[in-house]
Amino acid sequence: MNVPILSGRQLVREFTPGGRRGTPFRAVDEVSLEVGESETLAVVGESGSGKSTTARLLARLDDPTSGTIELEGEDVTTAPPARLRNFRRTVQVVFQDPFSSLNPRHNVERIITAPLLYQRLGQRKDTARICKELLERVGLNPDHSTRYPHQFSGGQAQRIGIARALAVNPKVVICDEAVSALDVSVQAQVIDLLRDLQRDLGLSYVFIAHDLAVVRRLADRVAVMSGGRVVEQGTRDQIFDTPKEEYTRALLAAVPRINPEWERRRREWTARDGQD
Ligand SMILES: Nc1ncnc2c1ncn2[C@@H]1O[C@H](COP(=O)(O)OP(=O)(O)OP(=O)(O)O)[C@@H](O)[C@H]1O
Repeated sequence: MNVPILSGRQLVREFTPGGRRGTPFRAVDEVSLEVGESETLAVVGESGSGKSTTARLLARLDDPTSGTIELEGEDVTTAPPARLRNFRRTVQVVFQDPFSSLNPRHNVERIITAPLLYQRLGQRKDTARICKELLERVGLNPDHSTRYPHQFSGGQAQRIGIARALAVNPKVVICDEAVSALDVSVQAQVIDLLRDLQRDLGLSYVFIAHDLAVVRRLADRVAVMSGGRVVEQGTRDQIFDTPKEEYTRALLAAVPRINPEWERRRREWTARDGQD
């Protein structure tokens, strides 16, 4: 792998059910991961294996119990707010449910350009132009910048989430099940978009997913998680063609389990797709 941009070393995240007197439980247990320039690291595993918690740690949305996070070689685990601002510019997140991560009362222009203004990377007088450019970049109609989230389909809303992530010119985008709740054909289009953006902008992705078919299309390297640990890590071909661990083989052989909540969203959003 080329030089890591973002890495987590020996990350541990404990939760203590029932307050401080309970027995701590390790959702993430000594996880070490890194992603290089223009590379896609996929993190796969069953529900509850610790993928999302790991993503939140890498995104600095949650603090590890122990371990370190480095951005371009600099330890940012306990970074003061000024350095986190730089971190937020470099590392962006796209979440699973675009509708809950887009403020329903704000129009698209305000949603997409808020991080840019917060980071002081652009001025208010330029936001209309920048928004149109970003909408075009993610394959949406640039004239829709005054629309509100509910006027878009699931796939379109996820493109808005991607445009917002791109607004600050990040180097790393952490996609936490970003295409999981989309209808299969829409999912394929968003995956193509992510690949095009990586090619054009040199982005690095940490791609959290339970769907191995999606991972196969996107990943350069794959980390397999189980019970909070990385049980196997390798290139995509190593993991898919010559998995070493029994757990990985079982995961590859398993029919993906249907998550009822995602199915509900998928049905709801599919009904919206096709609307313009
Ligand atoms: N804030 C929290 N408090 C207590 N336990 C938590 C918290 N967040 C996560 N957990 C637990 O940590 C474990 C790992 O959860 P996590 O969401 O990281 O797994 P996951 O692999 O992303 O699963 P899924 O695909 O279902 O989201 C689970 O047992 C979960 O219940």
